[in-house]
Amino acid sequence: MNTLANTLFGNLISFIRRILFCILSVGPIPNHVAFILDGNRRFAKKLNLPEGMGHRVGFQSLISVLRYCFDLGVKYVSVYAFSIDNFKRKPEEVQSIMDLMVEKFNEMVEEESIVYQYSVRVYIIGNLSLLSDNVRLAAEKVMKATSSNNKSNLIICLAYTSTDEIVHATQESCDDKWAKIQSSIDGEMMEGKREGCFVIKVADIERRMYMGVAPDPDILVRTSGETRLSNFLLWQTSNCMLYSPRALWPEIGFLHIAWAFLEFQRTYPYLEKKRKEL
Ligand SMILES: CC(C)=CCC/C(C)=C/CC/C(C)=C/COP(=O)(O)OP(=O)(O)O
Repeated sequence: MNTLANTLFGNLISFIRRILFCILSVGPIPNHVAFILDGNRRFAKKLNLPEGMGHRVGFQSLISVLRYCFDLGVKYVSVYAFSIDNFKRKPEEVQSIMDLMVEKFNEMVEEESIVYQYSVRVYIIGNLSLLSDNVRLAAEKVMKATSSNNKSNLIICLAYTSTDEIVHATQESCDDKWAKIQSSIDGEMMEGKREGCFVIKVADIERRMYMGVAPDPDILVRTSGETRLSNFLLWQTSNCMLYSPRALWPEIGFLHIAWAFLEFQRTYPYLEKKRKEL
């Protein structure tokens, strides 16, 4: 009897999901959805699981969310997987998350993984010099292996903070301008040089952002009811819709994604108008 009830319930859920999927497919689909994966440790605590299990279940949720987004036609998904501030956590916890990253990056290069099912190009961005060699090598391997995938993109922000990204891009812009000044035959004639200093434009910095691989996000989802940005994509989110469900990251499901997309579709005409006014 219980099995029959479970099957009926399962069928009902997948029927509702299919209807929602059809409704959502009629409206505009966001090009880029960004996620702050918040609440993994709280989830483990809530279910009396070892702390590291929260992040493991969190990774499974990420795979489901990627499927929902790519099935709906989203081209770019980015995730805040580990911030520079997260390095201040207990060494055992940092190690456990880094081990999980290496394990999952290695799984991603296997043929049956989601990145081949959906032809996903994976970018791992951030201050990668802060990572240990094995994590950096695993990250480089997955980026290289997926570099010719061309249907969708997954941007994993690792050892990332927005302020670090902006400082890095500004520094690179200055270094490039300075190198050009030094190599120009007549420095006075160089474009952008003005009375002993040089001019940096917004476009110079944007070009050198780690996030330069993706357009600005349309939706930013932060789970666990928090509405802070915590130093994630500060430069890129001025015209982005923020959605903050109360669910912890490992609890996120299709209904949360559907709700975020419906809300995006409701505000889309206004967002488009705002973008054109810029
Ligand atoms: C390969 C890949 C992309 C793996 C992702 C794995 C994953 C779910 C990483 C999240 C890491 C993290 C520090 C999340 C914040 O939740 P928290 O740990 O701070 O939890 P809390 O908010 O309950 O304290």
